[in-house]
Amino acid sequence: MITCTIAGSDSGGGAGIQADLKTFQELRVFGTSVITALTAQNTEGVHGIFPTTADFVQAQLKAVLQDFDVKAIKTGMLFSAEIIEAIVTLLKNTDIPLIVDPVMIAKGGASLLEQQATTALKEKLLPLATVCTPNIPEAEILTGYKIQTEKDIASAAHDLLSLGLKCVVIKGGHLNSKHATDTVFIRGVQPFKMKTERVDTKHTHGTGCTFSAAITAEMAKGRSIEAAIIEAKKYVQLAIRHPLNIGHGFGPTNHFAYHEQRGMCDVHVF
Ligand SMILES: Nc1ncnc2c1ncn2[C@@H]1O[C@H](COP(=O)(O)OP(=O)(O)O)[C@@H](O)[C@H]1O
Ligand SMILES: Cc1ncc(COP(=O)(O)O)c(N)n1
Repeated sequence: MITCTIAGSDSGGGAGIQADLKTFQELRVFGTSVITALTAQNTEGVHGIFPTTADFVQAQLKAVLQDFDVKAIKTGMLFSAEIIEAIVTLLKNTDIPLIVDPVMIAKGGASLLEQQATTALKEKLLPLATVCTPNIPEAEILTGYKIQTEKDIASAAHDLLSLGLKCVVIKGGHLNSKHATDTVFIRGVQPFKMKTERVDTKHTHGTGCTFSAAITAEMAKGRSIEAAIIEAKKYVQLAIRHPLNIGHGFGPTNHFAYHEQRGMCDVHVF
């Protein structure tokens, strides 16, 4: 099975293209990649960003799509409106499932999407997507209002689904609660929650990239959206629970853990 990630490179290896390809590999799918920007990054922060031109992003995606039978595509850091428009031009002619992780700001605070690109993300890319996986701050920017209650989460998901998506997962990693609970809204299906213990760790660099890459891998294998999302939650939970403890700052998750620690995962779906 072949997948493709359209994202930024993280020289520190914990997020972006590197997290996506590691996740694809661990979940036994072949990963191709389209690089939107280089970041000079480590566990202590983003030290520089060097974007790819929109034309060259398009050239990479064209090369991948012309040759490979890609079964699912994900996007991460897209950086600019021009890059979003370049990929939209190609993606609107395909019916490959598209998973959009609307990456905006790195956990360390660096901006990974120019402010004026939010409109292109929302109005041009999201209508082509099958699944979108915002965290709470991203969902707030996409909807334009504060999300504090269950009701806010439901209305944000409803507003995002109305753009034409099949599924929205509002991730709860940023909420201040004892559990890490994500809420899944799939068109035509009763919304459900996925709950795990919240791991008390600072090593959460790249959690969102890893989660959406795992959804992409599972969907490429032909699993239902629902099954793909639940498996992805297990993958990311294990990766967070068994940190590698590398780097001097906010370290990466452990992409090996899914195979090494398999028996020890509890995701409560309700
Ligand atoms: N400390 C944690 N313990 C357990 N799960 C977590 C923790 N932090 C995030 N997660 C989970 O990791 C996934 C990615 O979420 P999140 O960290 O919110 O993404 P992002 O990287 O986009 O901010 C979600 O399933 C979330 O519930
Ligand atoms: C290239 C790239 N893509 C995405 C993220 C987001 O990851 P996080 O939110 O964990 O910092 C990142 N830091 N770098």
